[in-house]
Amino acid sequence: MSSKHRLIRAARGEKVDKVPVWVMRQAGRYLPEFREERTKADFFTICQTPELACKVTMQPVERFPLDAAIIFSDILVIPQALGMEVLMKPGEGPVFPEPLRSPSDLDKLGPAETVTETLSYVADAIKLTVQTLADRIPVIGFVGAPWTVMAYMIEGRGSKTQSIAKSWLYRHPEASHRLLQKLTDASVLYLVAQVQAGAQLLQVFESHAEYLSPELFKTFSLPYLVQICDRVKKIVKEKSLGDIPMTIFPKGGHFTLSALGQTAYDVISVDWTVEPELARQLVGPNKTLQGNLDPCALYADKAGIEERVEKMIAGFGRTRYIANLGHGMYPDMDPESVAIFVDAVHKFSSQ
Ligand SMILES: Cc1c2[nH]c(c1CCC(=O)O)Cc1[nH]c(c(CCC(=O)O)c1C)Cc1[nH]c(c(CCC(=O)O)c1C)Cc1[nH]c(c(C)c1CCC(=O)O)C2
Repeated sequence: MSSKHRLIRAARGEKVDKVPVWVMRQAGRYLPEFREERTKADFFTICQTPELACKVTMQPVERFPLDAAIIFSDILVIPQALGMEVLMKPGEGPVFPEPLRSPSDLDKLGPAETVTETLSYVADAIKLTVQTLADRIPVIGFVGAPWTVMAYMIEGRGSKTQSIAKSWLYRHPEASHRLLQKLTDASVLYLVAQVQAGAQLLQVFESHAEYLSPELFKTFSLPYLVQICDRVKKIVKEKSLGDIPMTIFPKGGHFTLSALGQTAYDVISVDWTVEPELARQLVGPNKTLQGNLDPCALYADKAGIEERVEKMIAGFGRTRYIANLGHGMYPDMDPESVAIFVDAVHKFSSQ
């Protein structure tokens, strides 16, 4: 079952004519047309309205020759579906008015089994986007990894240390595992629903990997990342939906790479702190790597961006590679720099 799409081919280790490229946070506030939508609707209203979610998902895809669309949503829709309130505060980001304060608060969470129904608006947005794209490029579905989402549910907002969330791992390991398992169960169902709606690749964002020690990673993150990948792939196969490629992004987690190389994830996404050659050595020959230009390199001029893209491709190679940034775009970036980045990837990787 071969795909015509560069992204899917690269994820499977197949030959590509050019290295595929997409950009984390390619839909967002750096685009004037996104900011315009945000004057009319609140962030989560956009997520929950399939027509609006489709419209902003399409915005970067209409501007740039990107090799994938990523459905416009957020990793925090899972806590919302489990009954927690999440607000998007301008200038601050996501805020939980009532974060989890003690293990007894876990009893207030709803069941994992109903998230697919609660989040059916995401499936509807994917269906609409797939229809709009008419197979021009694939749609990426995603979920936050259990530890990353757990940390938000406990901290209640972004944190420089994640110390409150980490205190649970040391003081309440049993409750932490219970919460991580619930998030895992919800994530599996939610990702399968995204595939059923038409998502052709799934990415798991472990954006808070960098706060863990190797020991905490092995205990509180890796087992759940493995479960998500193995269970989703198994269910998708059982439903005769084929083999779904999956990506794991352990932000800041260079110490996770060799273990992730032993999992069933097809693609491992790396941030800009990792040398391409070292990433390859750590994950082995049978994984596709994704990344990893420093997002701030987009502040450079055209020649500066092109020079770094050329070097990046030389480091990763042209096969088993998906070009991206090492993390998301920032709101003050110039859309023109994305055009330069995408064109440079295609130009320097044409064979
Ligand atoms: C940690 C995380 C979140 N959300 C997400 C992650 C994992 C990826 C990562 O590590 O960045 C995932 C996410 N969030 C968003 C997407 C959309 C798809 C895309 O990449 O284009 C994706 C894949 C849109 C968004 N998610 C958010 C915005 C901006 C909110 C706005 O419009 O007001 C967008 C476009 C809000 C958000 N949501 C989150 C934060 C920390 C913020 C605030 C950050 C900021 O202020 O830029 C939680």
